Amino acid sequence: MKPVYREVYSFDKKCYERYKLTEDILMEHAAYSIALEIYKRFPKFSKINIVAGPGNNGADGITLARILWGDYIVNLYLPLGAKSNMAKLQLERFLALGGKVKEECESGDVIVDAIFGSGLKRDLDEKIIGFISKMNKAKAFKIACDIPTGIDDKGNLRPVAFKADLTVTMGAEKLALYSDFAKDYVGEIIRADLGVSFNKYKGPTKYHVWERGDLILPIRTTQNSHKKSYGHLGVLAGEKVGAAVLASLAAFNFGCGVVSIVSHREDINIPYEIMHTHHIENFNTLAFGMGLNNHFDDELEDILIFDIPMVIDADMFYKEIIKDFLKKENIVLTPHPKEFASLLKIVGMGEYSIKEIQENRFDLAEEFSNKYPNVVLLLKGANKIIAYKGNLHIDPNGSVALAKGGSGDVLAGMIASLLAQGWHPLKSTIHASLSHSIAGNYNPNYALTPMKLIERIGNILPS
Ligand SMILES: NC(=O)C1=CN([C@@H]2O[C@H](COP(=O)(O)OP(=O)(O)OC[C@H]3O[C@@H](n4cnc5c(N)ncnc54)[C@H](OP(=O)(O)O)[C@@H]3O)[C@@H](O)[C@H]2O)[C@@H](O)CC1
Ligand SMILES: [K+]
Repeated sequence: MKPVYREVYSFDKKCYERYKLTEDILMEHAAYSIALEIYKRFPKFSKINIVAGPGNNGADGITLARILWGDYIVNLYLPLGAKSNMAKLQLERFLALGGKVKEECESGDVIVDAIFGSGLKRDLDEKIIGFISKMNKAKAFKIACDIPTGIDDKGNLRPVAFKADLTVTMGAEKLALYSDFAKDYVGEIIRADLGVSFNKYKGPTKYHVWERGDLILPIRTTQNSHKKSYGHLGVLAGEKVGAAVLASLAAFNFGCGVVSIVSHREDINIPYEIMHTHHIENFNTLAFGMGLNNHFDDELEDILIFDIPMVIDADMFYKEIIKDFLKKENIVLTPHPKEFASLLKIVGMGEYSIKEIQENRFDLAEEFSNKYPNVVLLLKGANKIIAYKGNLHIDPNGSVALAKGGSGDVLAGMIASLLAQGWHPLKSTIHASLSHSIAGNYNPNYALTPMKLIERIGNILPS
């Protein structure tokens, strides 16, 4: 798990005021970190194109040009000139070395985007959009300095962005790098330390990114146990029975001892390993909402009274009674953005379009979690956000292969499985999410089906 931050300005300030470093020292380290990546990956005299903006992101780029000058063929572009004091100073140094500023873009092996970083304030104008489009089309290895130009501090595009293969981010990783929009633009993310260790630089945070190496699987450690030692999950089946079947199979494959489908219907086909009942009883965990429609509407009041962990999904986010479930403990919600919009409306937190939800995912998940701190919220997306007690846990490990009907049912089943095995709701949600993401990295990425995904749950290797 690694910490990420909304902004790092306060940490830079700490470097100046408490550690007595200067802007010059921080910038030297920032630029040198990018230089190191180029030295590691490209032979001397490769052609390096650096596009630098007017502020200190540009100053990082100009500093990089000076460091590489002599070892590489360096082309520096300043489409908006050098305006900040540091940019002017760095340009003076570069020119003193014999460096020249180029006017016309040339092809190269590497292209470095140092146009805008944390200071991007408004939409890009036509000239910069044209520049970025050209840079994106270039057949070169693309490196973004701090953050790809065009991605703002919320992680939204303004309205285009540099498409990096590698982002070298300064001081600490920013939350914006993990937005759904940023996912296609950041490439590999590397943090640069700026003259002090990360431990001395960083501070506390509410935002955490979970990596593959953090994964904990429900490995069984006691031989002397039986099926009920691993819980009995009930999954409510409504109109679309397939959703409940997928959740049940996922839960069973992820270690739950017994899984039952509760349905009012007789005429449904249920896999051999899943039990079938008409009554909600003897379960230590419940999962419901997927494919439910109105099938259990008359029983939701009774379900409210059960004091067991519950995963609530899909159709439940359109029912007023959801408000009462939010007062309970051990509740995990798994909405996609449209369902989240409905949930927010029902609880009186505002009316949002899906676009607005996507543009404010972090803010809205955090606000919801502050209002309902005891509920675990998993907001689905390209990068899943898990909110609990006002903290955000981000799982960026998933891939587009998971963009298929049924993937969400599998995820709900996996979370319910860990709950049934006695795990804490937050731990269940984080590790089910990671497992789901890892199992969902499938090649070719168009061909993953929910049944293949369920099969792959059993092939995740413990780290
Ligand atoms: N702080 C530190 O210690 C360290 C900082 N470091 C580096 O500094 C970066 C932050 O630098 P920064 O604050 O100067 O912001 P930056 O991203 O260069 O942009 C500001 C310039 O862009 C302009 N501008 C903005 N939006 C625009 C638009 N849409 N269209 C056109 N123009 C626009 C804006 O103009 P203005 O709004 O003032 O008119 C201003 O001129 C940070 O990302 C990191 O790389 C590292 O070296 C480590 C140490
Ligand atoms: K940049």
